Amino acid sequence: MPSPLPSIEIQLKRLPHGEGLPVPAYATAHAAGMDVVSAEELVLTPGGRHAVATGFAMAIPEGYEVQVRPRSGLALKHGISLPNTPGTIDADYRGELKIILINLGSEPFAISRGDRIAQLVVAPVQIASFAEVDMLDDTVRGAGGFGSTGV
Ligand SMILES: O=c1ccn([C@H]2C[C@H](O)[C@@H](COP(=O)(O)OP(=O)(O)OP(=O)(O)O)O2)c(=O)[nH]1
Ligand SMILES: [Mg+2]
Repeated sequence: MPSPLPSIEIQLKRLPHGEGLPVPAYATAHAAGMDVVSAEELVLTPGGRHAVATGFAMAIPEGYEVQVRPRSGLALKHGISLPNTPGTIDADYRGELKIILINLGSEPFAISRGDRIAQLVVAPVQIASFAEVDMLDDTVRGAGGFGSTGV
């Protein structure tokens, strides 16, 4: 059944080395993230990181971004995360989507072509500009931060 939620279409270009790989897709009916797979086979040594090829490029509609987030199962079981989480894919980026993985675990982690390595969350972008001023309005918090309200 098609989702009743509003949806946007994102143009996706399969690169030569993406031949045969699945298009990023939601694993369940109400998943927020689309799982994306690796186009490469590699081993991430403990502490190692790598920009993993996905075999796809995309044209995100203006006004949207794609966030790249870790998969919790890989994080919990193997310490595999993204050092830049959430990675930001800009609407004007036309290069290959790469997933920067880091192995925070203590064992080498092997990735096969076709393994689901991260998830993509599509989000609207709010554009803003800065207006420079001499004084800011008062608030109860003021300049308190970094634990100022206690543990
Ligand atoms: O996990 C990521 C993060 C970024 N990118 C691509 C798409 C994004 O639009 C571009 C730039 O990303 P970002 O702005 O985070 O990196 P930067 O270091 O600021 O590079 P740039 O100077 O190219 O903006 O790199 C990826 O493929 N994967
Ligand atoms: Mg940038």
